[in-house]
Amino acid sequence: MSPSIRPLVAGNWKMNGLSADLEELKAMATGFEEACGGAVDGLICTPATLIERAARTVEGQGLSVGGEDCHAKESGAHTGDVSAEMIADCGASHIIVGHSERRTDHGESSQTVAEKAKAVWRGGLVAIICVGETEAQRKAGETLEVLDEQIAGSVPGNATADNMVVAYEPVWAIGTGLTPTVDDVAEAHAHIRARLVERLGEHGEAVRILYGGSVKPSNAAELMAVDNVNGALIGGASLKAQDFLGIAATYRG
Ligand SMILES: O=C[C@H](O)COP(=O)(O)O
Repeated sequence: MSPSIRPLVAGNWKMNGLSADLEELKAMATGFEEACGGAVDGLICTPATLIERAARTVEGQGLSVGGEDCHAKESGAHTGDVSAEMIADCGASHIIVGHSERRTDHGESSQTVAEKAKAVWRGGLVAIICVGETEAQRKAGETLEVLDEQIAGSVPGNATADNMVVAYEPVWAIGTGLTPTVDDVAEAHAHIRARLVERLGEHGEAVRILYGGSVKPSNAAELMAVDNVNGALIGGASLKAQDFLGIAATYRG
């Protein structure tokens, strides 16, 4: 664990969640501080349809709310899209950009991701920029090269430790129950840290690097203890308060 960087435990609900699920969010918000002993920041990113109500649900509690994606433009003729400003207007603090599901489902390039990160900052929010290799790339021994390309292309040069979080999510570990070994996580996170320091100097040393991919209460302690792992980006296990709080509890002293 990196003692000088306050960890972030973040959930990504993806295309899940109706208003009834706000009860689950309420349980997460009321239980978060006690679960982690106040040791970490907590965030739940919801579909755009829920952000405003989610923000009201968690108000005054230990959790923040974020969006899962945004358009790069502030407004205009972009049917079906939402801007960072709109998400900020709903009460969000963060927006995920460059999730592998966006890169795959919507053909988003690293250049698009960088434009979206800048849009997040224009809206006054923190960008969570996702990177990670596919199974084929890992098998071909290309993981570190892929991370280099994605960081160079997706992380704008004016990123800081305050306006950006990086999430390392091996694509093959997302929603599969598979996770890399702790040595592989350590190697990837150390590599990302080195690239961020090269690119951003002291900000690179302080940027939070989250691990994402099949994190659950039973494996969180091991994964969160790896050097340069400054928290988690959690998909499936962020939908249930018991699981999400179980992961946050990893950080309880
Ligand atoms: O953004 C979250 C990740 O894609 C991880 O999803 P997962 O925890 O369901 O594997």
